[in-house]
Amino acid sequence: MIDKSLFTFDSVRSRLGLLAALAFAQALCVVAQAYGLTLGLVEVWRQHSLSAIVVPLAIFLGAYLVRQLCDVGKARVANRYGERIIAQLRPELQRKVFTLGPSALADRGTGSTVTMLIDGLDQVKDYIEILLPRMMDMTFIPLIVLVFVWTQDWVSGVVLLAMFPLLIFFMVILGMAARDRSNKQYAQFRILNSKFVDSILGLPTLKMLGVADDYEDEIYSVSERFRKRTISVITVAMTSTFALDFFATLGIAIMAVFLGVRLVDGTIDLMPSMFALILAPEYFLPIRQFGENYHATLNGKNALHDAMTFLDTPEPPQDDTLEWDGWNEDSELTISALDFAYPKTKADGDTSVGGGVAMKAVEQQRDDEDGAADASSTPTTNALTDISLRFHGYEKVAIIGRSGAGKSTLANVLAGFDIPQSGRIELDGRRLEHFNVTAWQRHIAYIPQTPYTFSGTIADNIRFYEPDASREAVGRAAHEAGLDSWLSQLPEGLDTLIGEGNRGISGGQAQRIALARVLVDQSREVLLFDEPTAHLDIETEYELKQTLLPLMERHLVVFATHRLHWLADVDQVVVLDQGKVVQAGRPTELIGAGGPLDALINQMGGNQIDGYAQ
Ligand SMILES: Nc1ncnc2c1ncn2[C@@H]1O[C@H](COP(=O)(O)OP(=O)(O)OP(=O)(O)O)[C@@H](O)[C@H]1O
Repeated sequence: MIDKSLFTFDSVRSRLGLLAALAFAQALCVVAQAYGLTLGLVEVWRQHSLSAIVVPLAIFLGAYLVRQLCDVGKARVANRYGERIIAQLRPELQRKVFTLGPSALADRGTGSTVTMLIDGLDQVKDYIEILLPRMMDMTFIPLIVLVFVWTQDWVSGVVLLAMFPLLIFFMVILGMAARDRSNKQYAQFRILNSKFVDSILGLPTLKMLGVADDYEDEIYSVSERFRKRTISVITVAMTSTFALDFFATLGIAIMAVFLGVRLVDGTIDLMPSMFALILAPEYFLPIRQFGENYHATLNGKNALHDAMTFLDTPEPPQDDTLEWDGWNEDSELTISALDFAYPKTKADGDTSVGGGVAMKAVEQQRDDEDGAADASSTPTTNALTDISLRFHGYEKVAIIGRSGAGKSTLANVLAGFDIPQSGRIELDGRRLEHFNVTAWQRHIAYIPQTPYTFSGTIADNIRFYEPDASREAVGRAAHEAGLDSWLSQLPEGLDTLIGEGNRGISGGQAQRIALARVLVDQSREVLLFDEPTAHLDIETEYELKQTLLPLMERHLVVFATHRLHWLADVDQVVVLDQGKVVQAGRPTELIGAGGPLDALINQMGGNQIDGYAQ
């Protein structure tokens, strides 16, 4: 019922100890309160003077007050502990997000990650805040109440004791049903979030294709499924509440009948029978409250499991030990027999947006619970096979190939986002296992296919990776990236606010900002471009090319592209096909040699390399 991972957090035992002490004190107050009330009622029943109920009333009120204080104390302890765990969990999850990098997160989905980091953590806090005190109440209060009832009347004690397993049985049965439904509800919640966030991110495309309404309908149907799953959880929760209330009431009624009959027979006094009867509901109360709150906090339990599973995701190896001064004109990088395969996921084949990820989380949870083997990290078919390349000095290398040939994958491997399964890498005579090497990454500048701008000023966007960059450095980078003429039209220049996700700016301006971002740090001599002009019209691409060409001097440039006109400007071309290098060499030697490059040029119409001078 309680997620075991809760016990891995700092000082959980001391907090549970404190809650246990408060629950114990509260149990004594419950007994004292019932005693005061019973004593007062018996005095009134016996028509004693009003002064006779002063002491019972004082006991009742004192016990009631301390009981409430215990409640407040437990709520504060649990609340602070919940906040402390979230304060510990949030940075760990954020660090994990950044350590895992874009490839791992693409598999999980943006919406799902956002759900985990925001709503999920709030639900975890509710779970901790509510469930821990309830758990302690259930452990101590019924036990102490039972001891006192037993001392007054053992028959009532037996009735209460006999009802306990019945209540627990129903609580467990219905709890398990609720857990299964809640797992499905949580998976649906993540699907809904993924779908919603992905649709908002892709809204321009959806509008352009005229399918925004269809997506709206789809989101509606996903949210309907979520609503139905929520109703199904609530149904079980209400059934559970009904069952627990029913058996608790039945237990009290049976006890009352036994007490009443013996009271009439005169075999029991008023004081012990009334004391036992007043205590009876207190015996059942913590179990009923636990049952009710358990359903309300199941989402928090799922969210905690999700967060802990995410934290357990194996991190890519990182090498911080390499000492390397950077790339120069004599530097050399050789790669031999490198293989890379994307991990196979169980959700392969599930085409729903975010659905794969969400269902994977639930399947993973089921596997964990069943103890089944996890096959989620089994490598699948190679995206790169037997790649051997050599880069030397300030040469410019174009990686070309048809869509799906493996260009982006190779760029990601070179950037260190993806770790190859095998291969030999040598950088200036030093052996590397992969490219997730701090010294290498400090010297590379990477521009992806679709650079992202964040909400803020243009200057802030440029200094995003170098927050301490001076105003001069930002201005110089903007100038080198060709932003001058655009900035001069803006009244606030570099201080102009732009929206996130390239809102309010053109594709070419976004690319130039991305370029300026990497130019702020002049120590990066390796430029890694993954089709930076892929989404630009030909005029904008031409303009950007004029900016890029001078910048490419005195750098090693690895340029993944399917725009063949770049062949006129590079020293080496690597042709990829289905993840394999099918041709590599100087463009002047390969064009016209009748090999794969010529086949590619013919397929693409040949006219893309008008600028190429043989
Ligand atoms: N995250 C991923 N998980 C699984 N397979 C992937 C993933 N990303 C790419 N692939 C697969 O790896 C192969 C190479 O893809 P890649 O994106 O590297 O090709 P590309 O040459 O860059 O294509 P494009 O020109 O369309 O960008 C393709 O078969 C693709 O389906």
